[in-house]
Amino acid sequence: MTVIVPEPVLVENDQEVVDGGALDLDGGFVVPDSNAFGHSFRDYEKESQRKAAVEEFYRINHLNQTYEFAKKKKEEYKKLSKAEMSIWECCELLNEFVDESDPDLDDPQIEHLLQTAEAIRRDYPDHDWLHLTALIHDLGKVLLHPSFGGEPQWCVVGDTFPLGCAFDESIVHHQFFKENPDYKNPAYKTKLGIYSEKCGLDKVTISWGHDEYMYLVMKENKTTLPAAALFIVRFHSFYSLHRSGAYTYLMDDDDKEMLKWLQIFNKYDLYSKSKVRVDVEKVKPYYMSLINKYFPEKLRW
Ligand SMILES: O[C@H]1[C@H](O)[C@@H](O)[C@H](O)[C@@H](O)[C@H]1O
Ligand SMILES: [Fe+2]
Ligand SMILES: [Fe+2]
Repeated sequence: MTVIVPEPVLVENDQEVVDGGALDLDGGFVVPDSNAFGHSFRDYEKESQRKAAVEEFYRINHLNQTYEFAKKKKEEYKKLSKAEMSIWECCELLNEFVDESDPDLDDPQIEHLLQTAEAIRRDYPDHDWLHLTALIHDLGKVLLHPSFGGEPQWCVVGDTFPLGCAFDESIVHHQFFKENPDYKNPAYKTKLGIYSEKCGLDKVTISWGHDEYMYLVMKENKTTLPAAALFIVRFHSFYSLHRSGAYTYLMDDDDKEMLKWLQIFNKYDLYSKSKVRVDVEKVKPYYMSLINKYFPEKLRW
């Protein structure tokens, strides 16, 4: 059954740009109570047509995401030697992929990018950087594409979590970590593991996937987007931190400031998922102007 989720209601607000200071944690977005399938959002236990596949996704993901693995992948992809293309070309490539880890959506990813961007744009009209951040936040899923070796879903999508320290119980399908080789490693199984209190998230190795990859692409291609945009992209799947409040002892003061923006963003990323389609051709000129403002024409991927 397809349930049409009503468009987010726009409530007047006068936000200031990122350097301007004032930060309204409630942009006026009215959170819908059900997803595209008529269920509550991120309910991993609810019987649904996606439940079994999502569970299997997390079994394999939690088994294979180790500290060594994530380090190796980062080294490999940091070279950005796979492709050369513009941001928009990458958006179009995502047209063919459905995210197997997502219990709330089974539409091609380009729909999700535009829905997120348009929803946040309605509530934060003056924050153009936030609109573009929303448009690009999941572009790292292009790792699924054959030109990137067609990486399997388990190392591209899904929630992310720190490696090199204990797996927090708030992580989705935590039970599957028991099969992960790091689970019993004495160096990694304590609360802090290899890290120190307030070391800063930049020092923490996070499970490998589309977040960290897109962060690298943005940074290495010298985007002029603000630091908050890079933080949002890099940690948007780190739900145990931004939704459950786990691992906060790893954050430094800068991370704490940035987290506020991530929490604003998350509302739009999660709750804009619906069967309401955005007219791509209509909105494309606006997003092209933002891409030209904040990115070079061609990027290395
Ligand atoms: O884009 C992904 C996807 O939607 C996943 O299902 C979710 O687990 C991740 O956190 C998110 O970043
Ligand atoms: Fe994502
Ligand atoms: Fe997303």
